[in-house]
Amino acid sequence: MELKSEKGYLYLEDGTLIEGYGFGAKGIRVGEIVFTTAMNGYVESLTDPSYKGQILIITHPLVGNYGIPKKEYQQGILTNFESERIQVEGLVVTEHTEPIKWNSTMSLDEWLKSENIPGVFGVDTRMLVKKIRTFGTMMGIIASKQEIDNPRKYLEKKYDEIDFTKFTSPKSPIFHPNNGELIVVIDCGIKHGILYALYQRGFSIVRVPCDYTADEIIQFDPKGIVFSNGPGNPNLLSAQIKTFSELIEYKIPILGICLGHQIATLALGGKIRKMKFGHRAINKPVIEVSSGKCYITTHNHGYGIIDRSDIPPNTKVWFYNPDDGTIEGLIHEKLPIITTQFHPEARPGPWDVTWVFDKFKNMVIRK
Ligand SMILES: NC(=O)CC[C@H](N)C(=O)O
Repeated sequence: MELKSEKGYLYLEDGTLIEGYGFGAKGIRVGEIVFTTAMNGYVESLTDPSYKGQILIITHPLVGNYGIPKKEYQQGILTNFESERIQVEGLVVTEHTEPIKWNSTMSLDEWLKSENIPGVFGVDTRMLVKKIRTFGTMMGIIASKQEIDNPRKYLEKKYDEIDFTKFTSPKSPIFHPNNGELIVVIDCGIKHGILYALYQRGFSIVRVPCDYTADEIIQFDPKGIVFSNGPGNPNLLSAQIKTFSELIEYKIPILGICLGHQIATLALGGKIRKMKFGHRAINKPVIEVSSGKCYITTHNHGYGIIDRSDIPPNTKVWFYNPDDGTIEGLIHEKLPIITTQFHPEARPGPWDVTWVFDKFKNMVIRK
């Protein structure tokens, strides 16, 4: 552990000020405070673009023990990170440590420093989680190695009002050629784990900026379309919702994952609401309605279909979460559309549900 010389602070919207120690970069950042209960996979979690705009608390008490590996790629797709950079605004842990692992290139502390992301450690993460679970997700400020002067001035803009896809979506199309059918990914901030799962199934992939219109997408003559995961409030994404509605007309198989599931839900006439504190974990159960089977899955979402009356017409529930009833996947009754609120690619997490990509591939090939 680092010498506890410099203080670090976490300030919550409800007025709570928590003092710990700073690590990573020195600085002040604002974000929605969320927690993950994943015990490993911090490299993947920190680089998941869906965390843009959020300060992440990792509840596992010791983080950093296997360090940070070198980035590895296949056909331009990262096989061991979820994007090129750390996406969280800040990191909160109980304790971080120096790594002991053969393929580590640097420590968590060094990585945060090199990417200019502040971290705070030495805080009671259990207390924080209890607070968030009781009062709901809230905004906060992280300040590493410095004090927060007049915190209120940082907290004017709420997470739910910002379209973060502007920061995570590519500016122009990106190609990942392969031997199989061509699919277009509407990239709101895709995890490379999803790209890799698609690539492994032979698909040639074109990632397009998430404000591409249906006409621009159809120009590629795709045999399948994927609406990706991504950060922020799906209710702000009227352009993407319109694009989804227009693409339906072409009857091309569509897979929506996480934010993509939410865009599909809204386009099909359902409702997406903010959850009290969301699901962020790698061991969340989901029940597949048709088989009654329970799968253990990876989640990172703060919005969802939380009421049965919000389910869009002409769709049936594919998966739901038995803990709180959240709808975790939909199948359209008439159109080739499937969606999951959870992450079938895992990364980090169990591979129980990677067959969702095989199902999508079968839909594309049969078409
Ligand atoms: N992982 C995601 O795609 C997250 C979707 C959305 N931003 C949410 O928090 O619910």
